[in-house]
Amino acid sequence: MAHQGDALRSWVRSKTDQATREVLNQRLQGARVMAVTSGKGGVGKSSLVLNLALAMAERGQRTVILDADLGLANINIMLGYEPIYTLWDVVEHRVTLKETLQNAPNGVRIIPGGSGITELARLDAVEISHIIEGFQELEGECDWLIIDTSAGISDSVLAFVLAADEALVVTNPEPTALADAYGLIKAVWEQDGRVALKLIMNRSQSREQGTRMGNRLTDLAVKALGQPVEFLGLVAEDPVVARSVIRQVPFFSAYPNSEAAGDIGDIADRLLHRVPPPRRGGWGAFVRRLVENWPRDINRETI
Ligand SMILES: Nc1ncnc2c1ncn2[C@@H]1O[C@H](COP(=O)(O)OP(=O)(O)OP(=O)(O)O)[C@@H](O)[C@H]1O
Repeated sequence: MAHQGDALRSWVRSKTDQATREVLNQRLQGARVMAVTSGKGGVGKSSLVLNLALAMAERGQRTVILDADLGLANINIMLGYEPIYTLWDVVEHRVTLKETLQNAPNGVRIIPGGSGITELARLDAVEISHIIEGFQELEGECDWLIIDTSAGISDSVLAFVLAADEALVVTNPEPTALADAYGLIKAVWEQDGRVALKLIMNRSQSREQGTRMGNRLTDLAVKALGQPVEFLGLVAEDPVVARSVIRQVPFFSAYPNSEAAGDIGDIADRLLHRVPPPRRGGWGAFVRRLVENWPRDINRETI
């Protein structure tokens, strides 16, 4: 019996050490910037961003979400709060970037983008460097910046994807969503074939269907474009997702044993175990690239 106890303790120790090692390894390489986007609206992108951030935080990753969905910023609604400040208040020197942060479960924090994003094209050099300084300051205490972008193939969506270190493309198995996801992958590839893209298949009816559809899309990207896109995993169609939206509590916290929460945990594990793409100069460089790529003539109709 004593023997069994010793074996268990050393097993737990080895697991803990491995987990700690992974956290430390990630941390040593600097904070990552990952855009999450979708060709079609309503496929579950915001829900994925929020719950994936919680899963990453549960794995020791200090995670910040930039809520940059310009059409309908939904993260705050999913959590049941009204943003007090947005990025625009930082531009206007009313608050610092850290003071805009809203708290979510597991220590995840959220930057409400608001009009601070839509007005990017109008900012002068002093305002831009002020934003850059805010992000650089925050970067030192974080491991991940996960960006919830708008859906579609607009120039503003592409600007986020092209500025980030890596991007997740979310789709569901419907033919229209698959076609739009492919269109987005193609549009990114046409601008910069080096962007590290990963695919998530949300709302799959069965694991077989989700895997088949995911593999088909990533195979097409390689065959037709020569663009490698990694199929990172699927999230099952699960009634707890809608239930948690109504309760305004993320399903990863409210229903930790659900199929969808398990799938999100698996995706977080895969993200952490893969060799990360090279960092591209940190969060300051990300903001600079975003501003450089940002469409000059943006208005609410072209978002
Ligand atoms: N895995 C899932 N199982 C069941 N329902 C889901 C799942 N994922 C998302 N949904 C439902 O789909 C709806 C849309 O989700 P969400 O708002 O996250 O989409 P979105 O892609 O961010 O939309 P948009 O980009 O248009 O803002 C929500 O009502 C949510 O309950």
